[in-house]
Amino acid sequence: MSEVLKIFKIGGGIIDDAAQLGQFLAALARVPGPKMVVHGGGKGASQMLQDLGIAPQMVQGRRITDAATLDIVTMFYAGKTNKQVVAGLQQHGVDALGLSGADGNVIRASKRPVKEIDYGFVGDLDEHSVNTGLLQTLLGTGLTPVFCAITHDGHGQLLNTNADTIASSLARALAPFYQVELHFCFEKDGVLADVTDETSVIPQITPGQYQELKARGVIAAGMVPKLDNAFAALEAGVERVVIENALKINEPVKTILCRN
Ligand SMILES: Nc1ncnc2c1ncn2[C@@H]1O[C@H](COP(=O)(O)OP(=O)(O)O)[C@@H](O)[C@H]1O
Ligand SMILES: CC(=O)N[C@@H](CCC(=O)OP(=O)(O)O)C(=O)O
Repeated sequence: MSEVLKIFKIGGGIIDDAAQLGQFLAALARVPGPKMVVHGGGKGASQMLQDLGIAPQMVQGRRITDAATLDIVTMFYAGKTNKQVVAGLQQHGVDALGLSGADGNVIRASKRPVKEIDYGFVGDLDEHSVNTGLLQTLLGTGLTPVFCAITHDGHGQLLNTNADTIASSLARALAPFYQVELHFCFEKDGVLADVTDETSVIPQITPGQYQELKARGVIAAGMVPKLDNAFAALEAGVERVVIENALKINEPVKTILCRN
């Protein structure tokens, strides 16, 4: 039986709040065994872009990333945010190692082709994107890799890549080597039947129920790409996929995805 590997993706709402981030990282430090962290930071990046006079542009949950936007999100995700998460884990005794996709060629992406929309410097991942050998070596030494949303194309170009997609791709790529648990952690208690009612957490969702809830508009906005990535991971052999509150990872309330 292969070892359990837990991958935690943490989103913008929590990352931008120092107290909440600290609480999440303290809880994460108590999770035993090999683990990895993927962080977003989209909300903070949009604020920083606005402060610098650049209007953020999102289409279907993805940021249109021109050259100026790429410079700023690289500084924000791969710099400030990544190092803050790493320092927070070190504070709690976790030997964390911050990585962009370019470091150790750990995640190689390709620039999204221009179709109806030109997303600019946005990276898409495929089944060959993840350097699984390097990750197994790092995990084997007891390090906890911490990924930001910046990848590269192997030709010197950095690319901005949705953090939920990175988490799902890492989980899928590592599924042949570990029993992978993928945790999408954010500010709600799970997938809600009514987004205005925190107590309406749906404990389990099948792909069929997801399609129905999406068609009724119950699941919308950033939750759609998150669940698309989550179900793709489950279908590709990831053992367990969970949507939960970043501040309640040790509590039973959460949404667990089911294969059928
Ligand atoms: N049914 C739902 N349950 C929970 N959240 C939902 C639902 N429908 C829409 N949302 C919205 O989706 C958001 C999560 O997506 P997003 O902001 O992209 O997350 P993250 O920053 O963690 O990647 C929630 O904060 C919520 O406002
Ligand atoms: C291409 C693209 O959309 N990249 C995302 C990367 C950050 C992210 O995914 O942040 P959250 O997880 O906090 O939403 C962006 O720049 O917003």
